[in-house]
Amino acid sequence: MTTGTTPLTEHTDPWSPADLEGRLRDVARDHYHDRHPFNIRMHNGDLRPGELRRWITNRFHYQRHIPVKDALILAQLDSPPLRRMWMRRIEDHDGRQEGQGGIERWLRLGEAAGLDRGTLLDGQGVLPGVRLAVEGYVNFCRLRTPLEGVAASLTELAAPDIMRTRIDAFERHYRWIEPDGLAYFRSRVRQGRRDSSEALGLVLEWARTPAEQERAVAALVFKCDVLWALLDAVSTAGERERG
Ligand SMILES: O=C(O)c1cc(C(=O)O)c2c(n1)C(=O)C(=O)c1cc(C(=O)O)[nH]c1-2
Repeated sequence: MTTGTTPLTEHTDPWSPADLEGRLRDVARDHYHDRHPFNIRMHNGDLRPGELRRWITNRFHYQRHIPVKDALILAQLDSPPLRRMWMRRIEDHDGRQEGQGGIERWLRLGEAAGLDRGTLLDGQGVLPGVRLAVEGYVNFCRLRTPLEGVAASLTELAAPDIMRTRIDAFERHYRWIEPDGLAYFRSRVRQGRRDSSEALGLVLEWARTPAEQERAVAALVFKCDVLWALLDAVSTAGERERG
């Protein structure tokens, strides 16, 4: 599903905001990691406990870097309302104090699946391909324009649906995971909807020229590739183990 590179074939007249939105939504549908074979196996209940634990461990590496990439985007935003909007994302993940926030909820998901919090925090078991994918995303937000960083976050247009599918799958097929552990996914349904609608508004406002519009679409394809590469690494490790 992933295309690797997207040639920038600049169109000459700018797309209307509705056209641009349609293109972004097409990318978020057609390239999203809900179509990755690993996620399909997860949703069908086909993952063994060790595979699910490996996914939780490696996705934790992604989760803990989300506020880092958001801080890099924040540093490039030039007005108080924009910075306030983006700061809330960091707070969603880090919480306002110890024991709160998305990272803490992900640690509790790990514990509900039998993983040790200290091991997750140490980064043991994070695969090389996952490190590279996450570093790629962080550096993208460090080096590219705010438009591209914000557009890359638009995978979240598709995230609320995958969260609901995942909650159903966990409740049905993976009952050995304590139900309280699913709090992270539940909180992301609402947060993902709000984040993606705010980010979409910014991208439609900022991407006015054909070059900007194509860069926004390419940023979203890149981000889909990040999520895809992460799952490639996790599923290859499982295949190696099966022999
Ligand atoms: O579990 C998922 O499938 C999934 C996907 C995505 C995404 O689409 O980027 C995010 C999340 N989860 C997530 O939990 C999250 O906090 C998040 C932040 C972002 C982002 O790029 O700003 N994506 C995602």
